[in-house]
Amino acid sequence: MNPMTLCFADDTLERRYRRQQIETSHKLSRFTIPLSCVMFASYALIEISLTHHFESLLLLRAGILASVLSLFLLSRHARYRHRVNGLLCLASLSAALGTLAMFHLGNDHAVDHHEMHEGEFPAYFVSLLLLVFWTYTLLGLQFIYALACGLLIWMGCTASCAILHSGTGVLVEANEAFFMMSANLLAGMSAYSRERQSRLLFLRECHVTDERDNLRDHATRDSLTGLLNRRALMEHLDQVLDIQAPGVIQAALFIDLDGFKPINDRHGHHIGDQVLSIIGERLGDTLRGNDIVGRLGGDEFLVLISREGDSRQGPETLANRLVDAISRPIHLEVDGEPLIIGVSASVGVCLFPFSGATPETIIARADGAMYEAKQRGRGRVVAANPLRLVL
Ligand SMILES: Nc1nc2c(ncn2[C@@H]2O[C@H](COP(=O)(O)OP(=O)(O)OP(=O)(O)O)[C@@H](O)[C@H]2O)c(=O)[nH]1
Repeated sequence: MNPMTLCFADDTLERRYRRQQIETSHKLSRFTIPLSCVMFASYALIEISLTHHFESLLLLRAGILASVLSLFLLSRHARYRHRVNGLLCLASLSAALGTLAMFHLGNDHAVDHHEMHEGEFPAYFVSLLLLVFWTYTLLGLQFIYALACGLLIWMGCTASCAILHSGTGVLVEANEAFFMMSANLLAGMSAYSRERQSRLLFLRECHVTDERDNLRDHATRDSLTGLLNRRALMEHLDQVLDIQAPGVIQAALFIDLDGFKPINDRHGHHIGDQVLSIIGERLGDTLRGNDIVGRLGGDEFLVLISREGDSRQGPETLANRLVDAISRPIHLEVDGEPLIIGVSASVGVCLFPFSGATPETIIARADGAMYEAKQRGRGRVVAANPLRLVL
């Protein structure tokens, strides 16, 4: 984490944090901006009773309110939601510019009409100080944006006081600059430590989420192929049976490679692993988005599909496509030499739901059909004995 800007060195992490921060900012500003606007508008009542030239001040006040509110509404628009930091910075700066104008207008008028002595702080300077706090702590801005605004307000205030009040003396200007800088320091420190804490918490949450995902992957994925493992497949089958939709036909395709052992024996276990991995990819590539594929273990895979309507041929057609995909030659490289491996598969198809269907009975039926495919000469698809399907 950069100690000055608080940004993460890792771009992806920073983007993730910013997305979260934008949401936080939206939630916070949804309450704090309207509330601040109400307070800002209600000061007009005091203003009317305090000064004789309130019309021009009221006009400025209305202008500030209009600009802040419109920038706030724009930041909530779906199209500009991700620009919340930039838009709220503009809201802060336009409010500061307007308040600075009120500060000078009020000050000049009061001095001209002997309502106060030169150099006394009118209420508008206090408003500017409050605005600095508001920018750092209530807009939900990222610290670095709030800091930029705070420093711009400080510079604007110091420069304009120096130019417009050159007659009031260095001490008055130093006073104004000092208070403005103090407001920046105090509010800035609070915003800095709050964002730092929030980033540290975010890092911890990311760590916990990654750990949890790793554990879940470990528990549900086959480490060699990255496909679902037996346990995850059984759980999925269980869920499918629980939420069986009417009119939807389901099928389990039990795939067992033919002649896989000789590949291991001839070329070594590591080549066998590569073959299993490539076949896993091919199965995934041949299936549709919501079909499920996993490895039961060894050279056995299971595919689970669901199709609307009573298309009993669909799963068999898909099973034949899977056999074709598996049977395509596999091109490998061993010690710089090309190696082409051919392997086929036998597939048993079991349609369900049928009465008394459980994950175990479904797999046992599909396995039985696959065994029959092996008996009939391998490299083929056999459907389990058709049963009365409960659709
Ligand atoms: N490389 C590799 N081999 C494995 C793995 N798991 C199991 N095997 C091997 O896969 C083979 C599977 O045995 P079989 O199904 O009898 O082999 P097969 O030659 O395909 O026999 P048929 O199914 O009758 O055609 C065994 O030799 C296991 O040692 C693994 O993760 N990696």
